[in-house]
Order: sequence, then structure tokens, then C-alpha cells
Amino acid sequence: MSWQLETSSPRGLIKHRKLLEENRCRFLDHSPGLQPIQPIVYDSWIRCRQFGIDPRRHQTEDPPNGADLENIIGCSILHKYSTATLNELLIQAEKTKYLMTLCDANGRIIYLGGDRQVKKQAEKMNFVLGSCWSEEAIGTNAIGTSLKTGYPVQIFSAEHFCEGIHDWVCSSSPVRDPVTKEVLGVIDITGCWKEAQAHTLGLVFMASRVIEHKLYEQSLLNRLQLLESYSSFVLRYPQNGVIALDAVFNPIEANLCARRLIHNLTGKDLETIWKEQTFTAILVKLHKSGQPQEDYKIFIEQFGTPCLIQEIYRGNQRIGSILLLIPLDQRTTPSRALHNDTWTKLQSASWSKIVGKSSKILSAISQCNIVAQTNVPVLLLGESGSGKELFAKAIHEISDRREGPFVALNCGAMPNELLASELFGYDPGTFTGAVKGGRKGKFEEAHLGTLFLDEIGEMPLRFQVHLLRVLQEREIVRLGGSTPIPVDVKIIAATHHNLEQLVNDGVFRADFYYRLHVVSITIPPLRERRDDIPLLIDHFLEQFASKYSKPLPMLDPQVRDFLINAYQWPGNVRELQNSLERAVLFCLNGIIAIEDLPQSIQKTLTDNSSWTRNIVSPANWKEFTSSYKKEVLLNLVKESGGNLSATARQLGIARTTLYRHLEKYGVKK
Ligand SMILES: Nc1ncnc2c1ncn2[C@@H]1O[C@H](COP(=O)(O)OP(=O)(O)OP(=O)(O)O)[C@@H](O)[C@H]1O
Repeated sequence: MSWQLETSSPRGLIKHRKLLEENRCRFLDHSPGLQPIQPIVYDSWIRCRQFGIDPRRHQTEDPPNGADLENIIGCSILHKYSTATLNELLIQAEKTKYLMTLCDANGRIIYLGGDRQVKKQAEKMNFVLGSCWSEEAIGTNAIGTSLKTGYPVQIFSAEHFCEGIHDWVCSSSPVRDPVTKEVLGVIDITGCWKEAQAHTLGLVFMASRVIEHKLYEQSLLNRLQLLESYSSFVLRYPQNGVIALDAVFNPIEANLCARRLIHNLTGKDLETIWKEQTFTAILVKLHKSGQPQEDYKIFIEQFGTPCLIQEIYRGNQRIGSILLLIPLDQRTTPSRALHNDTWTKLQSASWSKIVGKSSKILSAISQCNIVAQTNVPVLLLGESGSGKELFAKAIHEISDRREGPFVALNCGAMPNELLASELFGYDPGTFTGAVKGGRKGKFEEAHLGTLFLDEIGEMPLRFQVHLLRVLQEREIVRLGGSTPIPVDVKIIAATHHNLEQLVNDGVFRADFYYRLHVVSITIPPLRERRDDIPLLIDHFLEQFASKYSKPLPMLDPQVRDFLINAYQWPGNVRELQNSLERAVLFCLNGIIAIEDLPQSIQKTLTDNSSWTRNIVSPANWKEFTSSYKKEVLLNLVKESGGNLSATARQLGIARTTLYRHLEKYGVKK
């Protein structure tokens, strides 16, 4: 039988169909009439004819060499975020004698797993890591056809265009980019045709959905990081136009300065001019033609002003860029600044008062950078002494209200009867003994600025409704008065309580909670960001040495290790600050010993065995410094009576790893 004829025309296809009929085609079993072949297969065969593929082929081309392949896989974002899901599914695939693959947008296999025997058989058609399964390479097959059409497909036995693949059934589903919707690759399950199951297609479809969801989560994180960079630019270059562009150069955010500048120069708004002038395409072309650089200068004629582009990366993935428009009168300044900067640590002067470099504190700072640009209420959550007020002040200082007042009120420290007059003020003659001309309340004092309401969880229930009304109507009425006074105030509230719990307990109004909770930012307790402790110690030692005109003292290394790695800091930064102030005052010979610290800390340190037991866990072992690790190892081995298995268990490490550690840190049994 001549294969040449079979696919050259629709008639030929019918002949091909005959071949299927003689061989194996489940579609014929069910519909012996007119539609024996899936239309998707029919269309694919026609394409294969056009590509000039020889239907007698038995295998696809060889994969690229090891290094090239490693490079392809290493650069694949799809691979990075799919492997965990595929590994889970692989268990099922292996049991049912199937192979599971992930292919990139070119049809190249970048992940392959499954039953060893089946893998061996599949090698005959070059179904191996790195080989290409596009339609152009090997004709109709689920991987290539799914890529070509963008649909999930199952290709069964003789539906494959090439003879060498007729013993197989494969099911593939495309994975799309959650933002651009472009097909990034396909998930495929391949097995022997005799083991065919219609529901395999459902399985790959679900797998592709799960992976798309993971990619979506990542795209949200990318977007968050891009907006953080954007906020840093806005803060750093308040006189410049700043535009955030996504990975394919679409504008997603722009400051007022950029919008005004573009409108003045072009008479159109940013989005319109961007579309009309096809800037996206121009920038993509420019990006592709140039050497990969972190930042570069371009001239956009339509804006009539030089621009700088800063590429933004998350790990090694380019997630977007920031476009900085430089007005003609300050052409050189930002450019010089751009090149001098490290770009990654863009913190304004206000943040420099907040000591810390842990990821948790940096993430809180970034969130504050974003909310500072808006007028929505902010709720700061965190234990007492963790720095909520410091953050509230910083938000105020970087917002465009910084010229206005920052007014703080501790709702917990205020007697209930005085709360109303403190917040809303009173008119003359309201109380006996009150100030004669009446008095402004905190809201009026904070007009055009920020009102920080500390310990909001302590606010009496019946009073919350008044505050809610002010938040909604943006005006107050003084006690004893009747004229509404408009107030333009940004509210930052703070609490160490779990407000949701208070709402459930009926002591906090749900409507007030939701009004405050538009944006909540958590300031983590000090024990959860131990990276910050050494910085804070050094900062406070310097601060108090200078305050009391003493030489900079040294902290006993063992005490320092204990404070950094083990102590739980229930009073957070305030406790650390107060402890070190006391220590600087009382220490002798310039060395701070354990006796110079408060009793509570001394007691925990001397009760050595209990803190070792309580504090050491598999989760925090990795965070300890080397000298402290030795200390911990010694204590644990001692406590366990030399039982190394028990010690390894407590640390969550293997016995062999424990031996290595004991040797490394010089602990002898
Ligand atoms: N990251 C930090 N860097 C430097 N000082 C800090 C930091 N965090 C807090 N502090 C200092 O610790 C002290 C306590 O901080 P702050 O008053 O802001 O905490 P708080 O969470 O508002 O406490 P409370 O809930 O008890 O009112 C302040 O003196 C503050 O300056």
C-alpha cells in the first residue's frame, strides 16, 4: 500500500482511514458512518503533507547534546514551576505503565518520567529527554498537534501520521501563560495503544490547569515585586515620570508626573499614545536586538525626552521594567544616580530609621511603600514593641502628607470618658473646667496629615460607631457643637490583638473592622526575624554609648550568641532596646556580661538546659551561627547522655550529618 497517496487529498485521507479501519481506530467502532477521523487529526494530516513529512518514519530526530539540553531546561520557567506537580502525577503514570512528559513551546521534551520498561520501548522512536515532537518534526502526535492547535488532544495508534508511532497512544494538554495566554508548552502522557484510556486526556488537562494556577501565583508575586520596584522609583525620583512595564512592555502603572508629562508633550493620555504608537512592539524589538543589560538609555521621539529603562528581575527571570522619563532640565542627574545605585536596595531616608534587613521586614517596608501612595486606611498588626509606631511614622513621612502633622493617640491608655473629647474636640462651654475657647480634637489636629490610632483593639465597642462615621463621611462635629467640620486625614491604626477574634467575640464591630482592614501589614515579632538582631544590637550599642558618652562597649560573645539565636524576645525591639540601654549604663571595663542584662534574660540564659530544649528545633538549627552551633551540639549531646540518634532526631538531621557537624565544630564524645 502506497503511503504517498493516502494523505495527498481528502480522498487519500479516506484511504488512510481504510487503513485505520483495518488496523486500530476506536472512532470507527463507534461511528461507522461518516466521521471516522477526529477533525483535528484530519487537519493535522493535511498539514503534515504540506510539511513533506515521510509517513514511513520510525523516529524523530536525535536530541541536542547534554550541555545544550541542560541550558534549555535550566532556562525554562515552565519546567521550574511544573516539576513538583509532575512528580506527584508520575506515581500514577508509573503504576499504569505510562510515560509522563513536559514539552516546551517547540515541542521539545524537557521532563520525562515513568515506567522503565516503557521508557526503553519509547527510546526506539527517540522519545527521550530533549527530542522534538512538534508536528513539523514527526507529524501528527498529541504533543505537536496540541501545540499547533492550542487544544487538549488524544492521538491514538494509527492516527499518528508516522508509522513508527502507531504502537502508542498519547494525550496532551497545552499550558498557557496566565497573563498573555500564549502557549508555553504541553503536558503529555504516553503509553502503549493497548492500554489506552479516554480519561487520560482529562488527567493531563487537569495537570495543565494545576500548573497554570501555579504560574498564576508566580505572576502575582512578579507583579508585586515589579510594583515594589516602581514605588521605590517613585519615592526616589519624585520629579520624574515613572512607568512600570510588564514583561512584554505593556504599561501597568504610572505616576502623576509621567501622565502629566506625556499629556503635555503629546496631548494624549499614556494608554492611548502607547497603543497608537505601538510602543510595546518597538520596545520588544529593541530589547531583542540589544545585549541583555540591567539598565539602558533610550530616546522615545514622541516623548521628546530621554528615558532610562531598568530591567527588573526576580531570581533570573525578567519580570518587567521601569521606564524613567527625564525632563529636559535634569537630563543627567537620574542617569548618574541610576548607575551609581545598587538598585536593589532602594530605601528612602525615612526607612533608614528602621534597622533591619530580614526578608520579612523588607517585605513590610515594600508594602508600606505602596500604601503610602494611597489614601486608604492602613492597619498595622504586630506584637507590642515590634515597631508599629515607627512604621506608621515612616509611612507618613514618605506619603505626600509629609508636610502635614503626624498625630498619635493611644486608644488603650485613654479613659473612655475622655476619648470622645480627645478625638473630636469640644466647643466653648461644653464642660465645666474645660478650656475657655473650646479645643480641637486629634482629628482636627491631624487635618492634611496622618492620625495614628494605637491599640485600636482597646477602643470601646459603643465608641467605634462614631469613628466609623468619621471614616465614612470625613467630617467631625465637636462635642457640644453642631457644625460639621471637614477633616482630611489618613488613618493608620495599630493593634497587637487578633481583631478577627475580637469581632467573633462581639467586642469589636465587624463593619468597623472591615473599614480598617482594607490594607493590613504585619510587623513580624523579633524572634521571627533573627537576621535583624545583630544589626539592632550594634545600632543600639552605638546609640547608647553616644548618648551616655561612653566608649563603644563589647557584648560578651556567648551572651551575644544567646541573644541572637535563642532568646525569644517577648517584648520585641523595645525589650532589646531597653536591655541594651541598661547594659551600656551598668557594664564595667567596656564588656557587657550576662549580669548587665535584665533579670528575665539572665534567668533564661542560666537555665541552660531548658532553653536548649525549647529553642533548638529542626526549623531554627540552620539559622544558628557557627559558634552557637557548637554550644547547642555540646548541650544536646550532654542532655541525651551521649545518645547521638536522639540528638540527630531533635535537630532534624541524619546521623551521618550529625557526625560531620560534631567533627566540624570540634565536639568530642
Ligand atoms: N526596626 C527598628 N529599628 C530601630 N528601632 C526600632 C525598630 N523597631 C522598633 N524600634 C524601637 O523600638 C521601640 C518600640 O517601637 P514602637 O513603639 O514603634 O513599637 P509598637 O509596636 O508601636 O509598640 P506598642 O504596640 O507597644 O505601642 C521604639 O523605641 C522604636 O524606636
